[in-house]
Amino acid sequence: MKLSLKDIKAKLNAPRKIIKPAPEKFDNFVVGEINLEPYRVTDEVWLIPDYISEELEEKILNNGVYHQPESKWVRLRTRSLQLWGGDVTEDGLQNQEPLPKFLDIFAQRLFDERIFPYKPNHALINEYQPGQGIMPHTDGPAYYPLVATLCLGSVAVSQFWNMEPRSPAFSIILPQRSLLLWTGNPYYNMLHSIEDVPSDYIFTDSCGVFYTQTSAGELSRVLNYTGPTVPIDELIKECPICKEDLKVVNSLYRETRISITIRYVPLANRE
Ligand SMILES: O=C(O)CCC(=O)C(=O)O
Ligand SMILES: [Fe+2]
Repeated sequence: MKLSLKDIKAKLNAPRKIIKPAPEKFDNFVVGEINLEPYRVTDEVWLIPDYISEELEEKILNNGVYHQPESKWVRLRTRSLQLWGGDVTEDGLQNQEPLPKFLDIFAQRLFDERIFPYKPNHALINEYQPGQGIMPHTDGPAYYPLVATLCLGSVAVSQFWNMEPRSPAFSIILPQRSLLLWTGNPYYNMLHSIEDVPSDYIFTDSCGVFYTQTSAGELSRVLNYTGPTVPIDELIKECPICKEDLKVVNSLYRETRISITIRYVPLANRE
């Protein structure tokens, strides 16, 4: 069964009954549908803070991500990565292999929570040092168009971009241990990036709009900022709305960050 984008959106937006989570055998992972409505940032983006506990984060990092042989890591200049689940090709997933337990519990939970209609079968782990990032890109057509990213070890900011001409569309703060979900227009018609900066500054003005900036200094409206609003610095940059000078109200310092992006890739040659 192949779901259209309309079906996916209808599923994600359908009223959900909240089933009392029953403790499951993996620590803080719980089963049962989740009500996404409180976590909605836009029609097609959701951010769930504290998706996992500190204990589980520590376990996933030490017993999972950092418990792999060096040969499992691909070291790039701007980040390091691990790929799990098989090879993503134009035709779908090839050389499929089961996800290891530390990722499978996460895939199972996303399925149990009815976030994914299929159990995710592919995971991409990125490790970024402060100042590292990933350039604006799309993830391509091989994946089922719903992205779930667990953000571990550090806060970061996800930038979404309009494609032509390229310009910042909006940004989402990703707190440590949060889960970001997105689909639809951001998936098909936008680029996304993590800027290669050592910290993300939050700016505001008397309009009450918050901004982050790209590594080239372009302003990007941040949609989910809830931190302090007392200015700590002035920025010689104009608010595009009220033309006042923007003031810095927060700086989100990056530490080593691990993102785990879990997805579903249809199998190659599947009927
Ligand atoms: O690290 C992230 O949050 C995003 C990673 C990403 O976009 C990718 O690997 O395709
Ligand atoms: Fe991506």
